[in-house]
Amino acid sequence: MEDGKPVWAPHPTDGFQLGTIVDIGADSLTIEPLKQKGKTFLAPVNQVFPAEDDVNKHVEDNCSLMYLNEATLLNNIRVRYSKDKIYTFVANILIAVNPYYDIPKLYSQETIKKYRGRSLGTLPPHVYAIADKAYRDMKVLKMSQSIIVSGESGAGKTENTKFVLRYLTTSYGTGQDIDERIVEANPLLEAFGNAKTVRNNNSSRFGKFVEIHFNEKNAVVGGFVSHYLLEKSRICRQSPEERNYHIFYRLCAGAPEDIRQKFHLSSPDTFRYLNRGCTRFFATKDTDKHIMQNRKSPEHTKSGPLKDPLLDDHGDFARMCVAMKKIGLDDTEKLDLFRVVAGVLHLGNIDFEEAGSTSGGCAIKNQSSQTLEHCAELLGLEEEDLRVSLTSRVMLTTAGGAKGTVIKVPLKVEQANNARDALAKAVYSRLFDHVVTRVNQCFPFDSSANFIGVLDIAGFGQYHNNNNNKTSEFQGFYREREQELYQREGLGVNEVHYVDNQDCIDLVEAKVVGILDILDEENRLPQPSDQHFTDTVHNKHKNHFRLTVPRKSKLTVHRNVRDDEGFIIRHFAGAVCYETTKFVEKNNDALHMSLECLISESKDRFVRELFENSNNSKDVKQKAGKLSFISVGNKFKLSQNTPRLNGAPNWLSWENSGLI
Ligand SMILES: Nc1ncnc2c1ncn2[C@@H]1O[C@H](COP(=O)(O)OP(=O)(O)OP(=O)(O)O)[C@@H](O)[C@H]1O
Repeated sequence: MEDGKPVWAPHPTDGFQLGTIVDIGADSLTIEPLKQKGKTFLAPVNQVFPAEDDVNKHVEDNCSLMYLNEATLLNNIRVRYSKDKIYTFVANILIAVNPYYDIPKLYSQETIKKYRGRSLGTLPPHVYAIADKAYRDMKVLKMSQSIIVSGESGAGKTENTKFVLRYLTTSYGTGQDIDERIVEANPLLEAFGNAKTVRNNNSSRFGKFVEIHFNEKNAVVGGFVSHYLLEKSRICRQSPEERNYHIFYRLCAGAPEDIRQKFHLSSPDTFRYLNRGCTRFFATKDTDKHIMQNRKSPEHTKSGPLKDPLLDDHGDFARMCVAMKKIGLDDTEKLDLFRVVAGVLHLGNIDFEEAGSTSGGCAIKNQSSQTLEHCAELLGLEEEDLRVSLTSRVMLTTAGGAKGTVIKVPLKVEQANNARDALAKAVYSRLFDHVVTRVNQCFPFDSSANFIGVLDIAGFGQYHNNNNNKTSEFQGFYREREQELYQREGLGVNEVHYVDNQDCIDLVEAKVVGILDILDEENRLPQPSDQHFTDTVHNKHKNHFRLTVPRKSKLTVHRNVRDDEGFIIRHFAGAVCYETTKFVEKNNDALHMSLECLISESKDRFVRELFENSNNSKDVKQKAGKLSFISVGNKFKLSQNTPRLNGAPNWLSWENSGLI
């Protein structure tokens, strides 16, 4: 840093501010802000960075900055963003900032044509440039390619994934409607897998890996979508400003009157699975008039519709029906889907009360008998069977006494509530699997030479806290590639040593002693509890470097957490205190055997088929009596392996404009 030259120094709200160094101390610098002459402040040496000569000038690739540091990188992106240049390269990585409005011509057909076949860096940074690079690499290297899209919720991952798909299918399609179908499938996936959250009105609540397949001549032949980790807790409960999956509201707002009556639909406030969240529909002033008054919740009537330029529940219902038709779903299948969605809504309205008998069990409230009838009818179940299966569970004694005797254990109100919610989650997630399967059948292909995969890592931001494994996998992979590149280019960059956090991953994932397995074991106990689980974790890992008790935290707020209420894990990036309240409950997606048998043997073919080929239904009878336990933790472990990342990944990182 040269004398008198401007530097970037920390700013409490803006991140960095320009100033000059007026004095140099042992480990801090005295800075005079350019905008507040005379008002000096101290800044740690390692947080002050040299600034470019002209801070208003911007470059298309951050690597072209004279000084590349955190502050100049952010400033470059900010300056570009203010000029509607939302994309910036960092070598072959693309950073994007969400503009939250349509930038004219940014994604037009002319722009698509412009990027076709052009090398990275010859045209301004764009998502199309990354898509084309992946295509050209696939062609030249004869190897499948992957584009990794990461960023926090609302950053623009889904939108840009769609731009990549559209670019590839438009530029390298065969002109058949397969290209269109791949894009058409999105509204259907979004209806069942997207929801309004506080951060994003159209948040994807599942991760996806979309493959566009190409033939020997490198033309698009088909597509394939893999999904993983649908957020299931949302099916039963949402926070006050959030909503359940769009399909529930679209059905309530837009279904024709005959369907509404057939499926006994009403306004969102009348359903437990909707009324603890926001019950308003998305609509404009005009489209709101198309929604009948008896379909609107009091909240909607009072506060008016939710506004979003891209969402409109009434109109989206109609658009979704068109999309279903286009991708080959007939009316019967469409109604099947709607019927099961309605069945889930009615299931949620079943209430339980203590039975008042000595058994300690519960019964379905009288007021719920109509709901029970509707639910049974919609899901193809016998009303009485549903009643019994929701309020008791069948077990097989395995120890002492007559081994092998089947006994019926009455459920307490709380347990019956959990059983009902587990059934709802199982039915809806199977329905979602079915939607994805059907979507995949719409763009079939006999054979493919290679594919370009786009991995949309939903909620990647959060993985820093709770998914070391995925983060470390990506970081390790990426770091290796970068170092290879530096070596190839002959750059004298020192090798960056990478801290291996395998011990941390093992602490969470190891068989038997890992935290997830301990939690599963807790769920299998007759009386599982969060406290007992937490104690077990501490006991099993007493001297583990990565694990400690909350009272040893540096933060007062964590020190107040009791030892049996949480644990601290020292992650690579820092220590995180995990409070374990409700861990046991949240880990439990278990469908007890009676319910699983009941739903797998539904009279309704569609419902029955949803549960066919399930790992659990196959051996449900062999597992007689044992609680058929499906843990969230285990699913999480399994689904991390789902995407197949091939070839060199092309990396896109989306930033929410709020961050910059
Ligand atoms: N390039 C863009 N141009 C215009 N608007 C955009 C763009 N990218 C995103 N948006 C707007 O931001 C909203 C949120 O983007 P998007 O749904 O793609 O975020 P996301 O990162 O996929 O979030 P989540 O992880 O919650 O699904 C979009 O609905 C759209 O309104």
